[in-house]
Amino acid sequence: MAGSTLEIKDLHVEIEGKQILKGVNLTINGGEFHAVMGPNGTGKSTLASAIMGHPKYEITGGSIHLDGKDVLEMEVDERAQAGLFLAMQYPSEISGVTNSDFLRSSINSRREEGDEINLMKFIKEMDGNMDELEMDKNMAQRYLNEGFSGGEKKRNEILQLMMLKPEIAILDEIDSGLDIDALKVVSKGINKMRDEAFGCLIITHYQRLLDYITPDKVHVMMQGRVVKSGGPELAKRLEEEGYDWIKQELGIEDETVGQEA
Ligand SMILES: Nc1ncnc2c1ncn2[C@@H]1O[C@H](COP(=O)(O)OP(=O)(O)OP(=O)(O)O)[C@@H](O)[C@H]1O
Repeated sequence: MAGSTLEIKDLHVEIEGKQILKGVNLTINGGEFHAVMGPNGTGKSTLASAIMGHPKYEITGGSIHLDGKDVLEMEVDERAQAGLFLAMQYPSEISGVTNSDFLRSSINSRREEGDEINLMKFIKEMDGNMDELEMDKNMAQRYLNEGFSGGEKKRNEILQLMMLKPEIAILDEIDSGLDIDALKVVSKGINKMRDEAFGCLIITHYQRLLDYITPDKVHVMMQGRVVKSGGPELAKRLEEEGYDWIKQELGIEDETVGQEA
């Protein structure tokens, strides 16, 4: 099955009157893994939140299309139903809703009435994925992320990814707070998703993650724009040399979004 295409064109985003994204261009096709790197505060998480429709982020220009459909016209839940998924940098806790119920209702929200996932099939699939992610089965019955450690929350985000099978996923610093073994387990889960029908945008600060998940393309964000794109070798160079060479190459003095280019 051919995958979906997420097309971001000249995206401008403001938060509380401050211009954060200043013209982001990025296209992710099904089957492709893209990594976005960049110094702190350059707008990477803002890009993720804007794609998913966080109300705080005001789109002041540009467009986002999923298979030609205008994502900016969709409500947040419609974006998820259309096949977009965000693993948040800081996953939220929801008291009173078990992990298992949350997953099942999320899956069913993408299905037609009468075509809900069979309970036994759901449990079997969840158990299998939890085994894969080396998660304690008790976590299925705990309230969503409540009291989960940082690493457990990240595994749980990947459990959601594996269960929901979105068309396009954005993983925001999925590697932060993971110990070395957990990093391998989480990467294995993400790699298992590799398929022509699945596209992925991985926001990360570290080449380390990209040793396990080889990206097709690597992009650097500075000052609210994608300023450089390349292959996996770009991430390796950033790890070795930092960002100064890009700033010099492009004549950028301050990489954050607070300064004009
Ligand atoms: N909800 C918000 N309210 C006010 N300012 C915000 C908000 N969200 C983001 N910003 C500001 O927007 C800028 C970009 O933040 P963003 O989190 O997108 O950067 P980032 O590249 O993901 O950084 P990091 O690598 O540190 O996670 C920062 O200056 C940040 O303070």
